[in-house]
Amino acid sequence: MQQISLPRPDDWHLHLRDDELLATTVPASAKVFGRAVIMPNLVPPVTSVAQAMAYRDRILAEVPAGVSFQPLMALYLTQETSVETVKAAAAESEVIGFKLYPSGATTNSAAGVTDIEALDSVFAAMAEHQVPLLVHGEVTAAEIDIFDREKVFIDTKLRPLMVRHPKLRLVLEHITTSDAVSFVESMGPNVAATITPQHLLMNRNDLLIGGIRPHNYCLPILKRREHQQVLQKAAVSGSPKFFLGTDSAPHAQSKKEAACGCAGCYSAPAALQLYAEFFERMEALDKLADFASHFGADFYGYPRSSETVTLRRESWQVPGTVNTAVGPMVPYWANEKLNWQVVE
Ligand SMILES: NC(=O)N[C@@H](CC(=O)O)C(=O)O
Ligand SMILES: [Zn+2]
Ligand SMILES: [Zn+2]
Repeated sequence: MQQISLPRPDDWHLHLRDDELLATTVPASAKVFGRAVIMPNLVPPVTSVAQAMAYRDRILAEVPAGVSFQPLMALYLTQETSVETVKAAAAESEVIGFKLYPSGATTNSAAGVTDIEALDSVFAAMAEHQVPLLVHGEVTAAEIDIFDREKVFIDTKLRPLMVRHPKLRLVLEHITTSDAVSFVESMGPNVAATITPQHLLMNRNDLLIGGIRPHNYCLPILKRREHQQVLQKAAVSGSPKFFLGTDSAPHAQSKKEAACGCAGCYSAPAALQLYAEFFERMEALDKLADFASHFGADFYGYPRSSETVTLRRESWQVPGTVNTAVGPMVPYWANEKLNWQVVE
């Protein structure tokens, strides 16, 4: 196969950041993706519909002329989020749902949730109004090993949450373990998951063997190969519960290559090409459109795109750095080759 066309894909988990960086991040994603769920972990976080709509305007101002790109805004769930805010979110079509960050779990999560059970009336309202809850699924207790944090969160927080609120529409974001795959498969059609390119293409050896590799460091952290293989099978399985969410998460080179480096892989400059690389390695290129263009839209209740994106077999090298207003950034897969390129 030399060329593949698919409906214009969507990115169901994306960090664009804010201000001057939008001039870099928005065109990079809008070039390929038609819609994207915009993560609200700014400082301060995007907690209200009004803040989300103002942020959306700043994003739209950077969409290149002639390109249609729909940012779907996620609101940051805090301990103070009210039922009223859930109703306001339900009434605003440009707001897609709420993002639950356990406080301290990841980048800019300090304002996140410290007591999930105390928000039960808010989750009940989400279930009632069918507003999706998007979850960073890791516990944060110091005594829990970083490689176990997703599994422990599923067992101690998510399963009980779904028992209390069985109608909740839930997306477990950037899954990394066989435990997450089993959890999602065990639930009804109201529960789904996104999978990043790095968790499909890499495991923890790629983080640590031959030297520490800060540009492969993200949260939840890459897991062992056995987990990677289960994610890989899920992504090509044809199950509509697993779909594309890059979790492209830009940080300046100086913040990644540091004694205490930030978590996040900036994959947007090569996102669709990375997924194509993975699907080709799995001999499953025929499943790419389902994963990238169909299943996410179906889950969230959006029409599948009528536009087309074409990939051509063509060896190219991901740039070593991308210059931005806040300094150089090293994209995920920097200086490495990919076999598929997007036809302009
Ligand atoms: N994935 C990451 O490692 N980082 C994300 C936050 C997140 O998605 O957890 C970021 O905002 O940098
Ligand atoms: Zn996260
Ligand atoms: Zn993320």
